[in-house]
Amino acid sequence: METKDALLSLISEPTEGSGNKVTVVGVGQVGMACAFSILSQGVSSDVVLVDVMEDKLKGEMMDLQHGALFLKNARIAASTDYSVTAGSKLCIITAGVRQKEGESRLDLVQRNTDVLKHIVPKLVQYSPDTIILVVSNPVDILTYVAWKLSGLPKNRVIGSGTNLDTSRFRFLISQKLGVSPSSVHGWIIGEHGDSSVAIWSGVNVAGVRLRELNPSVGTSEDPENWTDIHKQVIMSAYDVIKLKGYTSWAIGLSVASLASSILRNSNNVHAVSTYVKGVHGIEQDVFLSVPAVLGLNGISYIVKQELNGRTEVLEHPENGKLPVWWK
Ligand SMILES: NC(=O)C1=CN([C@@H]2O[C@H](COP(=O)(O)OP(=O)(O)OC[C@H]3O[C@@H](n4cnc5c(N)ncnc54)[C@H](O)[C@@H]3O)[C@@H](O)[C@H]2O)C=CC1
Ligand SMILES: CC(=O)C(=O)O
Repeated sequence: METKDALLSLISEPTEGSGNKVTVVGVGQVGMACAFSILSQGVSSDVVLVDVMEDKLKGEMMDLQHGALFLKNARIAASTDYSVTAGSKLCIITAGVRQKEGESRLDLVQRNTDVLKHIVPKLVQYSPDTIILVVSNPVDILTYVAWKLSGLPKNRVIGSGTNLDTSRFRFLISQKLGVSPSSVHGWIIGEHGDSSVAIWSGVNVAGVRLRELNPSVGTSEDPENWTDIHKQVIMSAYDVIKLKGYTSWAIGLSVASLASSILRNSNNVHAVSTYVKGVHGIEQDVFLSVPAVLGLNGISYIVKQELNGRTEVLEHPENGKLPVWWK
């Protein structure tokens, strides 16, 4: 008799699966920061990793598994074969190339579109009911690409979008005011990164809007130059990439917050990239970030924000002038 049979007497066959399986495709800096944040926060106890680099993939899986004792009943698997992803509730795509110093996100579009063509059909084949969360850049365009490749309804293909930009915005304002980021409310919408849109009129602490105290907040007439904070948000990725070569922790935490809202069906509102034809007068088939309600069905509602369309041009230190809307 084998030791296992001597130890355990079978009452019923154990069920496979946890009901909250998450696949992360791409085990680079971003994929691993996402997987680690999701596991360490207990957002999912069932994480599968996929990549094309077999050794790196196995190494990352083993390294995480060796910490399983300190996680919450975590099951961590990995394979280059997509059958391992079967039955995922959420598939997070972080695979592809990242910007080198001096490159913009848009410079990656062709290479990462080709990468998605390999990934998306296989994810949908094994998890036809999944929600796809795209993180690879340029995230808004690639979310559109993933939507087209997947054939899934628009509520189930989401881009991480300006959830990260919003987090950077709230952090930087919190530093200026000396209150915590969670007590500073404000939104960045539109395209992730260079041409994001800061909604200055809504920035508030405890419901007190900064615009009521300083009507020029977020404009070039503002003697306190609050708009510099939005410039810092836009420059954040370039600054971090110059210093450490890539960004990882903030996007990992930001993705974990999205995964948590989806898997816990919490109906939290996040700025995520979604199909916005018909929103704010947009007539094209595009994905951009707007505040959206997230749960087990993906996006259930988008919040109707009032924008008055006034625009102001921000100087981008690396990419020249960019039109940036403000309200
Ligand atoms: N949306 C956002 O806010 C952010 C997006 N990013 C983007 O995330 C992406 C990943 O960045 P990093 O992790 O730093 O890059 P990385 O180079 O560290 O990792 C990329 C991984 O993708 C894998 N990969 C490439 N082709 C693949 C394929 N066909 N199937 C499976 N895996 C494949 C590579 O083997 C590698 O392990 C980049 O496009 C980057 O720009 C990064 C930070 C924030
Ligand atoms: C790289 C990137 O998109 C970011 O950190 O914002």
